[in-house]
Amino acid sequence: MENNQSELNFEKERLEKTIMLAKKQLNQARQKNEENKSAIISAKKELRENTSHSISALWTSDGFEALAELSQYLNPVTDKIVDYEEVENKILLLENLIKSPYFARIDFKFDGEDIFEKIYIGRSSLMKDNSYEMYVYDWRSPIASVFYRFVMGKAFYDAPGGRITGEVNLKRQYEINNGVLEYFFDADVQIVDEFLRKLLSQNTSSKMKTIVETIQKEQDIVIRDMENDLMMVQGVAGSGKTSIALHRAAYLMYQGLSSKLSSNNIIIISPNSLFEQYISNVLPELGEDNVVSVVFEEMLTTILRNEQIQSRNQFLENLITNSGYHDIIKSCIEFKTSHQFLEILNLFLCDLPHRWIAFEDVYYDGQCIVSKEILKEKILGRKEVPLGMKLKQLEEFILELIYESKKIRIKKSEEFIIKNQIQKFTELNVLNLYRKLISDREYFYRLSKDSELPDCIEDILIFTEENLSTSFLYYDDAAVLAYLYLKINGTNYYKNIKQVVIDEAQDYYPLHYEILNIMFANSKFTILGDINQTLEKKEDLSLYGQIREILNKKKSSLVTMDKSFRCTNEILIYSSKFIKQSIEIKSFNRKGDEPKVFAADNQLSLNEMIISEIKFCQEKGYQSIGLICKTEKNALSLFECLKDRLDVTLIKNKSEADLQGVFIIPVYMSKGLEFDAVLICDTDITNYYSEDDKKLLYIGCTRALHRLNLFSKGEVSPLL
Ligand SMILES: Nc1ncnc2c1ncn2[C@@H]1O[C@H](COP(=O)(O)OP(=O)(O)OP(=O)(O)O)[C@@H](O)[C@H]1O
Repeated sequence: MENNQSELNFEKERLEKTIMLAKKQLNQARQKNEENKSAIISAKKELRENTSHSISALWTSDGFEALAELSQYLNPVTDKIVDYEEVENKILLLENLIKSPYFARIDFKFDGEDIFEKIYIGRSSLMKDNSYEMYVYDWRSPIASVFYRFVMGKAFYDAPGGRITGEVNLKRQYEINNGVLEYFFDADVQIVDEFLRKLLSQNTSSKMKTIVETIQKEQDIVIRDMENDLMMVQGVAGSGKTSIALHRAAYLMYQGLSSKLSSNNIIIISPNSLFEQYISNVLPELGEDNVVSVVFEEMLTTILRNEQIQSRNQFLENLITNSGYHDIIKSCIEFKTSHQFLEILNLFLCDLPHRWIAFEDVYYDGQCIVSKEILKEKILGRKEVPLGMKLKQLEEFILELIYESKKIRIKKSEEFIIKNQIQKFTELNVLNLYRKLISDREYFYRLSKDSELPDCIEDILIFTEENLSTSFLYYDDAAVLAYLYLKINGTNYYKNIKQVVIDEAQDYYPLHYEILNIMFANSKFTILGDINQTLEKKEDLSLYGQIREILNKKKSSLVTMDKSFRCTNEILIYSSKFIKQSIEIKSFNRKGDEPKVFAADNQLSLNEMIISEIKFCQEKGYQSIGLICKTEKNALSLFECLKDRLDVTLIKNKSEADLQGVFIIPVYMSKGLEFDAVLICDTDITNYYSEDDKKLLYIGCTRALHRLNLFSKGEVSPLL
């Protein structure tokens, strides 16, 4: 792009000045940390020399004094280490800043002033220490939002002190690599679109990329939202939901001094561990620590410590491959995670002290210390305290009563015997209680007399009873059990979490949201999903209404996004035929080849077709090529066919991989991921025929950035 020579000179000079300042600050920071290092070494030495006595005295009767003495020496060391780490972080930011200090500039005139100020925007800020002159503004700073939200003319941004209004008369974007200004251009809408199109035409990388340079207005609105306790996004495949989730996390760690969060205040609930690896680079690239990321089942495992739990991937594989049990598995998950069943569970929980806890009179030394009626009464009071906690307190209460009546301290061995006697009714086995609810039919139907039950309820109960008799907890039962457990015992996990980010929201059921609501009762939520990307259930926009009702937050908002950034136009149009046409998906009009369906007569010729397509993609320079199959079983058999002919990796449950190369992956594991080229490898009629299969095809096809083709052996699926 041609630039006016004087402008070019100005920008070069400005870049030079910025880099000089950053280098100066870098040198100062390095020097400071050299000093910090020596201070830490000498403080440690002092600690060793002056506290050896205190350490050995810690276990003696002077322990407390020793501890006080020790902490007197320990605190300065820890302070210095914190200081050192802060400066290290600054060094890292400055090193990156020197390579590419900023990517945009806006010229902004504040209302009531005469001159336009040049605001340079980068990944982190740079300020001249003595004059407070901002050389670079962090992309998360309030004024930077003008770059993302406005074109030329009147504009505003919201600062901590209120709304600031003004005018923009220049928007400029830069490409700066290794401190060299490659080019810049003044952006109008058309040019920006062209720039983004070029960017999106590039190959995907093994890890998800940051998008700070091209965040779109509607994405920016979600990223910076601080108004809502519950922010929901319904976005089509490739609309940037995961990108938004991560950039929002970075924003929350920057925003406002008082409300600023640290990385351990935010948790991301992600669909699987492969996805977790895929997104793991974004926050560090944005200069922030990674936040805690968990897969939902990991949370269930934390709650139900001793149980072996079926993972969602195992559940899906079982559902898809086990045709004999397909319908009952589906009915079970639908019913047991529904609002109707939740009501039954809640009635059951209320009924526990009345019917399922066998209170007994407690005797000591031949004398009745407390009657079962009194014990029950104590448990029925204080409704706000979880039952499990009240039962624990009951143990203490009984022991106290014994001390009071006997006026003597009882021996440990006697206490043990009494506790054993009490614990027969104070320790609840939640799994057994759940088994009883399901197996006592008369009781179950009595509890559910006001609920709408599915026609196949008897089959559901029989199937559940069988499953609960094994030592393995199925996916649906694990959620039920976790809910009961949390309601009975309360929770202490994840206490420091203030923001919960849930990606792939459509994969969770109402009961899952109930669990999340208990686990993160005081947190805010950002929830992103796509109702078209469900695997085993039907969803519509009412999903978000249900979430809103369950989480019951003061302020909530639902934003929809219909523009896909991932796929070419042709891939998007092809993929759209698998979903309801009422949803219009917009693309960036990026051009590519039309997807084609290749049909082979037998396995050998199918293998040849797939291999030749892979070779073609490799020759075109595509670095990540995804071979998507319906199931892990199909993926494994394709892997067996190809493994001696190509360098290919099979992705299974819990696999770890950098997504560069050729991969065979079951479709349900490809969620959230993307590949330069996708081959859907088993699109024959035996694999894809139902409404659910359409959604699998939609998910598989929309993983492709540049090229998509479909392959089948024998009769081609009628869905294509
Ligand atoms: N504003 C943007 N600028 C540049 N690239 C973007 C932008 N938004 C999204 N992308 C790119 O589009 C692709 C899809 O983004 P992302 O994975 O966040 O979408 P998603 O909505 O989570 O997709 P899916 O639901 O299909 O998993 C990624 O390659 C991402 O880098």
